[in-house]
Amino acid sequence: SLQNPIFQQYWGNRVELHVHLDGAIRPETILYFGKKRGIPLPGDTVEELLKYVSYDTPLTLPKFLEKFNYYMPAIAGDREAVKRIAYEFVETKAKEGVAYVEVRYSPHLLANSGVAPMPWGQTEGDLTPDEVVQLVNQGLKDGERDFHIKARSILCCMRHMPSWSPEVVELCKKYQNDSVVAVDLAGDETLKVEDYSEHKKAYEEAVRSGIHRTVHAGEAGPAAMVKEAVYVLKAERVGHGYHVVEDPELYKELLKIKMHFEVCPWSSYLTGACSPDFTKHPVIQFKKDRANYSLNTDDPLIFNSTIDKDYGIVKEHMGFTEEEFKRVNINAAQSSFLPEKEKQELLTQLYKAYGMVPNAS
Ligand SMILES: O=c1[nH]cnc2c1ncn2[C@@H]1O[C@H](CO)[C@@H](O)[C@H]1O
Repeated sequence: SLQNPIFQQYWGNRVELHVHLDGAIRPETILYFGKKRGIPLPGDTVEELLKYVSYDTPLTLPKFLEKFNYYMPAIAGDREAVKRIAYEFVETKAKEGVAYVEVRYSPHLLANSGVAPMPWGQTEGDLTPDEVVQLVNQGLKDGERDFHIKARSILCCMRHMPSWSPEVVELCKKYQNDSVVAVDLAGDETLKVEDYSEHKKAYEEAVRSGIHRTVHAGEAGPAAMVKEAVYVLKAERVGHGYHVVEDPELYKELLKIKMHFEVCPWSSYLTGACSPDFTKHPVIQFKKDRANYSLNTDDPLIFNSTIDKDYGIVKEHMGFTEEEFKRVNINAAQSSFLPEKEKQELLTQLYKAYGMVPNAS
């Protein structure tokens, strides 16, 4: 895609805000640790492994989420693996022309100690969620140094595990601006959560502690989930949010307050979140209304993609122009969870690269 002129201007100047670390692992790395640790995987080669892990025709959100089960046991609970996936992630994003990335993950899903229930059927070890965060931070910092881009992280609460949420927010506080910039709520939003109050309390604590907030909502779920994310959980950004357009009044309100939507085009096709007809995609409405949104990969391992795939889809099927790509990336930088001074530095870099006068967007 370096040959494709539409991408050239953004090369090295893209901003990505919604990508899961555990959905962005290299298949080679999964195979390496599976073999090293004697953990069975569905294949011995990249091609075989990807036959199970990745796919290219729409599933449902819960069916998509099952894909993690195939390979997470090879990575979770291993110090070297956790640090390495973070490091390699930064290299991958640098190669995709990303200048700044916010990468998210659940510290609990990568741990094998101090976590109940134990994820992935692991036997108890000594890697805690706290140490997972330290290892990811180290991997990201090493990556920043070697690949010359900026990477920050977002810690995920999981919809189905409200009991983890208080610790997730405590970890955000402990590592605030030491790589970690925000809290997220991920997982299956169509699931009925018995005791939702823990998520709510965790988000209240995040507000009190000045922790930035994003929430997966309106991906597979209805507009009401977006409403709850913004007005109950006090989300500053919405993960996906596609179904917000089905509540015109709410949509109008969120346009007015310039709520940021983290749009993932190829993901929205493969998780069945949106109609498979790209010409009916809600991001077309977002573009028309000059909404505040970004373009992101979400889970590039499972979706067998790079960020070019997402830019390509909206360009080919949704009439995206160079002007819109610039606007999208500037909005992403503006809605990033960087401290103000670093945000301004990033914006200055983008304006310069795009040949724009600051604040003319
Ligand atoms: O598109 C998505 N929607 C909701 N949850 C997701 C999506 N992609 C990944 N995860 C969930 O987030 C966890 C932490 O990174 C992943 O383990 C996965 O369960």
